[in-house]
Amino acid sequence: MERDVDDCMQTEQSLPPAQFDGQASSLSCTLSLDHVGEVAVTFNSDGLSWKLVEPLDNHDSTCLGIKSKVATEIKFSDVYAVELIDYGLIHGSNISNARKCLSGHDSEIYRFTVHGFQRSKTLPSLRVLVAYTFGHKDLQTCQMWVNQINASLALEQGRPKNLLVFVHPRSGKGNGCKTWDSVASIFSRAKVKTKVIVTQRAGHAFDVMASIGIKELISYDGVIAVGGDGFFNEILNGFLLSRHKAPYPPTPSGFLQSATCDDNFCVRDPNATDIGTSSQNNEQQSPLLPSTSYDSFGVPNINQDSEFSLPNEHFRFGIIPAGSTDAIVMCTTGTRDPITSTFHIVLGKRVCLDVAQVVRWKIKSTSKVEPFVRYAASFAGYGFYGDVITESEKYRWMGPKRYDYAGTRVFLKHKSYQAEIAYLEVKSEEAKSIPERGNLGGRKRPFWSPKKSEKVVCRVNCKVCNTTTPCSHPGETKWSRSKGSFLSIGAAVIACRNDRAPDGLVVDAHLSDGLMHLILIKDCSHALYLWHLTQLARKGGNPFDFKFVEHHKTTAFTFTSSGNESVWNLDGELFQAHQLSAQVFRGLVSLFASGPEV
Ligand SMILES: Nc1ncnc2c1ncn2[C@@H]1O[C@H](COP(=O)(O)OP(=O)(O)OP(=O)(O)O)[C@@H](O)[C@H]1O
Repeated sequence: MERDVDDCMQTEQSLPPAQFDGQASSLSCTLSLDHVGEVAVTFNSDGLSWKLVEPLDNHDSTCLGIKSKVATEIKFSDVYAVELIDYGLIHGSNISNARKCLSGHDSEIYRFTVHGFQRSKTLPSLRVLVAYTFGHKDLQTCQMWVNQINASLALEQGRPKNLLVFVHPRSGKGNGCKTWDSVASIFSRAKVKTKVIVTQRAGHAFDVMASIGIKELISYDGVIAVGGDGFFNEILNGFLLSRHKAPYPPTPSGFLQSATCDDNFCVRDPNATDIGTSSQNNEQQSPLLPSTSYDSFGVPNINQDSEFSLPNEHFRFGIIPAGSTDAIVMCTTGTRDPITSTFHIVLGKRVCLDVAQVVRWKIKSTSKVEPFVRYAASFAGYGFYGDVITESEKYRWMGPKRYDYAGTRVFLKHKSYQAEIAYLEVKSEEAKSIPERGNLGGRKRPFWSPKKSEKVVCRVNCKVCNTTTPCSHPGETKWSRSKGSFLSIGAAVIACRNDRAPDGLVVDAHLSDGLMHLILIKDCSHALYLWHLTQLARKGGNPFDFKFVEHHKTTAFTFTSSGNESVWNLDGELFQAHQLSAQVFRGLVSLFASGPEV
């Protein structure tokens, strides 16, 4: 076919199409846009824009009573692929006017499609797929546009090229594979290579991540979990346990009691003689460095990845939600939607995530101290939170509804647990000026007060997360304590938004401020506890304005219980501990996400 470039015009520089430099010049061309009509398209440095050759009033039109808005641009930062789709049909306008709407104006020409994402009109965080198919009678003209758009896409920073994808087939309602199938074509169209592993059992992804060699690991730009929070937690632990090197959490002097034993395991003070002691101010730092990690069955792994450093900005994790709760996805993308998560992944978004390290100290019968380490990216909870997960596992066949059922059963039992918590209190500027929920500086107040304090919610480009000011000041480390009978003890690393608590368990928790939020619920009546839970479930509720609720910002805490009645729930993983210490690592890992748009 003969080339016809009369209707294509290069401005600023008159370069032949093959040498066209999208950065230095702009290209205009009349193309047919599928279902729209003839448009004058301009290639700009940051994207494509177009306008109808026969303009309509405000680009709004009514077709058979349906009002539609014609898109007029797409930025390269929202484009994930462009494809030449060869000769075929371009549909005429169905919006320009009622006459064309009814008759159409179809033609067969060469075509190319620009694939991208656009913001949903209903929810700010949600992204939907868009595809614009342009046509021209000349194949070479179409090819030129494809080449130029591809050249611009190659300049976009941080987009992944090779990913390891774990799919949990039984996650949530058992839709893990279906969820992956619904987005896999976006990855292939975006030319992102994926190695997909569908897990066969619990612990499968952990074992792969723990044993993967450095050469293979660094060949990936990241790891994607198609599943829920528990599945992501398993992958994160497999990754971190053999690679993260840092001193274990600090503990207050004398807090951990000397050895206590039961038939299954014993725990004791890690600062006791055989492991050495170092003390600073009124805290003690365990001098142990993690040297041994364990696979899902407690078998030690040999660390082989000395070249992989953490935090590593290049290597990112991604989650495509298919679970029952998906709190991490809700907090990092603002919505629970596989397409939106795919948008964040293929377009190479990046956000840092705090991770809590939780250590249980146990002593084997050989008297050898064995720290049992786990990591949690969203939540560690004891008492009510541990019991609900334990109970819900019996009803996994129910799918996500199991949490409601188990939650009701555990609530009715109303069990409380004796424990003591010591925590490094962090007084942020905000905390100094605003009375915290649950802490009115000794003033008496009603058991519930509707007064709301100003809370800075974590969002895209969050100022709190982006500040370089350290959250904990070494000179100010002061251990505070709380002791008694608790219904639940929770440590939220992030807000933990979910369908049942739309604002999250902690409305002002941030993705990477280096803080954990301790939520201590002291024993209280059934009715008051129900009221607290109701406030959590209510958008704009005030769940911490109760006398029996303590809310503390902290960087580290230590827990000891007098019995072994409840379990810790670490993002869905159950963890039995009489004595446990935890600390948070600021921005330890990066995620393909950018925070919620709230
Ligand atoms: N193939 C598998 N069969 C059974 N269990 C698996 C398999 N793959 C992973 N698991 C385990 O299932 C657990 C729960 O997975 P996941 O978090 O995806 O689902 P969920 O509990 O329904 O969702 P959420 O954690 O968001 O509430 C994980 O901790 C993981 O260890």
